[in-house]
Amino acid sequence: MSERLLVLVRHGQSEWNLKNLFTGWKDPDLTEQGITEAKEAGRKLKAQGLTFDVAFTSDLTRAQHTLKLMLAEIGQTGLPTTKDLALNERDYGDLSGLNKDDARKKWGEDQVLVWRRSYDVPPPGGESLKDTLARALPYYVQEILPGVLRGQRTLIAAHGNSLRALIMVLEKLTPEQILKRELATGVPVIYRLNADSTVATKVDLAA
Ligand SMILES: O=C(O)[C@@H](CO)OP(=O)(O)O
Repeated sequence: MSERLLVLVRHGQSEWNLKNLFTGWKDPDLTEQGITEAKEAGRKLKAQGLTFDVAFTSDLTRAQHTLKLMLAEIGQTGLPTTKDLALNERDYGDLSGLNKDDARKKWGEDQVLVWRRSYDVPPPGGESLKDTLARALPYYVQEILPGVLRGQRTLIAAHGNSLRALIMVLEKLTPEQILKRELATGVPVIYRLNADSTVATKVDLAA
């Protein structure tokens, strides 16, 4: 019986994470710290004895760079990898490029939290988590999950909100529960799935 392994990793710290800017579909690269975090994520996966058959990432540099650094640590630089927009970060619309503290001053703490973490309230001109889920979930179901269920050990390097969308489905979280769910940069979350695609076990490699 194959193990139906699925590992999710949010990219390491990006230049815009460091500057505290809404990023979304903008395309900054990793910082030095982000590079370190991505390598550390790879070392953690290696320490767990994990190797992969296939990887998926977004169309954005910070996730692709994170994947590359992790695979180098694991010794799997040639791993078949698929890049797709469906795994991109939520589009932050008009907030993209704005400073998050400036936005809190302008619109208030509560409004900014709703834009950042609520399920169905989109930021102006951008995507809500629900919108993000609406394009990430079909991709997961059609392109990723069938392989996992066939026993292809699968690694995904993506983004805080595209992964929160998948986690909402995997862990059956309510809109209230997803509001509080944060994903740290460069921390692998290891799932093993049942044959019916529900989660059998979850291990979070934080700290
Ligand atoms: O700016 C972004 O694109 C995301 C991830 O860094 O930020 P937030 O934490 O607000 O979802």
